[in-house]
Amino acid sequence: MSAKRKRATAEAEVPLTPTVDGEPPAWANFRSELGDTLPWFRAVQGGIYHKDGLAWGVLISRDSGERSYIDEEVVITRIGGSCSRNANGDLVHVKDQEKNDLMVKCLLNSMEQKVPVGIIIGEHNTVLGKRVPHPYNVMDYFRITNIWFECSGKRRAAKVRYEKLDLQSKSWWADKGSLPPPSPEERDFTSRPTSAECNACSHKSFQVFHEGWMCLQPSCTRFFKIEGLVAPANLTYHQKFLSYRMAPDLVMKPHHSLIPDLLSTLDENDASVATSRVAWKGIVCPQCRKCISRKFWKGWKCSDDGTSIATQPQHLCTFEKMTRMPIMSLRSVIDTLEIAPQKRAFIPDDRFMIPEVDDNSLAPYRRLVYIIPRVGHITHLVSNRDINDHPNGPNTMFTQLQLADLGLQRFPLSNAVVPGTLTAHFAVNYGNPYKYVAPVNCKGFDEAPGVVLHALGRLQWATEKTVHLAGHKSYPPNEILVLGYFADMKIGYHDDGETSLGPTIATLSLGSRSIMQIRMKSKYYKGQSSRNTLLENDPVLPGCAFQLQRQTWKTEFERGMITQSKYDQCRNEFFKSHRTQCEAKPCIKLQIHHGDMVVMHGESLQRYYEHEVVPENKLRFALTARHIKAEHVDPKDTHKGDFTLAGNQLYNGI
Ligand SMILES: O=C(O)CCC(=O)C(=O)O
Ligand SMILES: [Fe+2]
Repeated sequence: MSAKRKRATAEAEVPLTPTVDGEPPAWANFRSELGDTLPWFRAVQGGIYHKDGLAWGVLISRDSGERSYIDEEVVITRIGGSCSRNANGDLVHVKDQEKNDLMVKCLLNSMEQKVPVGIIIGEHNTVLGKRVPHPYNVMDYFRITNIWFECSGKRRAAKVRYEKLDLQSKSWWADKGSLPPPSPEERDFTSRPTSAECNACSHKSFQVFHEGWMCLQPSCTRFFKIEGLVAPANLTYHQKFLSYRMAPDLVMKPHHSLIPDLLSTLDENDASVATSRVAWKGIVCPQCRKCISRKFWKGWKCSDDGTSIATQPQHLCTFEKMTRMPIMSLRSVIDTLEIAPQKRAFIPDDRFMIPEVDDNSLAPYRRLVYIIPRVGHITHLVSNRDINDHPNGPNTMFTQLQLADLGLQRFPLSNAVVPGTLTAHFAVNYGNPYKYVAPVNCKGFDEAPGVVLHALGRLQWATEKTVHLAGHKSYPPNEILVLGYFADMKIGYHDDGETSLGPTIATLSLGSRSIMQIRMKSKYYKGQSSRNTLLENDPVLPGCAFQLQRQTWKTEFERGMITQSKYDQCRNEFFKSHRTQCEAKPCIKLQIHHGDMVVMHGESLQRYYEHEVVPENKLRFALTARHIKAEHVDPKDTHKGDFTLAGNQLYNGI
């Protein structure tokens, strides 16, 4: 342990000794990578990861609060929650923290139940006073030794003292070249901070600060006072409070591995794990200790061909682990294969729209049509065993897609709340480039394996037939997006409403069954955006909130009976007193089986509605074909959309 200890001081006074002694046992560039990899820190936001009423992991970042403290073995921070940002962007307490506040309770539970917590330190922390090597750095496991309340401004705020569990090895964040820690034999495990009983409330408190003893019972009149006087602003921790150590305790065992060695448990010949949930967790790079999310269909790559966010420094580690990916049988992803009825009955559910059922027009497909008046329609083409068994049909395609080297990857979400969050599905685009919920890598059709062109043939057929049956002109697809889903992956609510797209979107589903739900977008449902901005041109869709009232004003406005400002005033006043918190409930629900196709048609459908798809089992592919308008294709990419389907790639509906 270094002989020289720093007192906790105000942020500006912390001397910046530049280097730490070692390297963290794991690190990450993004929070999402920590959450993907470390079972004890799955929190995507906030400073504490809690689950089942216990705290498991803590992140020390920019906001660890006043009088935070770190030395080689002790960490003192505030407990997040009850805070909001002031004008300077600092987190300040806006209400008194209580013992019953969720975070405080979870930490108290972990302390009482002897659950150690893992601590991570971020590069923007203001307390260590040394540069840490990476944006996020795993420190070690710590036990919680004290939780108490202090005054923070005018508020009562909870603080926590953590003590490193392993007192035998030197901490990597110690000063470079500092002495190793004393051996257990050299340590005094009996010393404790001084404590005393309060004359006013009889509550016993330990002495935290050098400046004097205080009652730490928040309800007491002498709370946080030194000899009856308000405590000074520049408090420093008492040496005894910092230096005491708990004796090693055999019961105090971390519940998770600090750094799980997931790879050692994954047998790549085992088809039952190849696409299971655990297969798309992150791993810790055995070479450089970086937490690596699974971005690639076949495995993990430590530095990843520039698909990471551009602001990150280039990472040069060469480690990669690509797996064999055994071929999954349909049997293993469709529980009812062969034993399901040959022909699926349509089971109406009155919570959702009932479609028109047509067994003739596109036989042997059953055609279920959901019409949203003035908006568009969704056609569900229900496949059957004969169609699926057909040569080059869905059964064969399911295997071929697994054999083909498609180049499927997960990409960072464009509008992620937490930067670096990857999509919960793999994607690759063929043909004209298309950006959906994330920028994807776009390959030309000349690079597409045969199975992708077979799918394109089917989707071309489905697009043409369904759109013509509706009496509209169809635009042939010139792009196909392949999505691949492992167990528990999905695509959350989104629309396919890019201005560059034609009005029709057709998807072929292969493998696991999935549920597709369609709902009205929030702003059209509520009549205003999340920032309470009124819709300029409210379509007043059937089933929207306050439909009758909104329609009345809209009609009056359109007929010139009220002015624009009166129309806006009516709506503003009404929405202020009638807040709708919840989102629109899904109005259409489809059970999509292996071999089914779904065609969404209508530009307004994508403008006003959004869809999500949640597969139910451990492997599914969705191939979605769209028409990208020529004027939206960069001239250097036009060749990518060129294709000619071979005779056997054209589809005739059987
Ligand atoms: O997985 C699916 O069926 C839907 C895919 C989808 O919505 C899309 O590609 O935009
Ligand atoms: Fe979509």
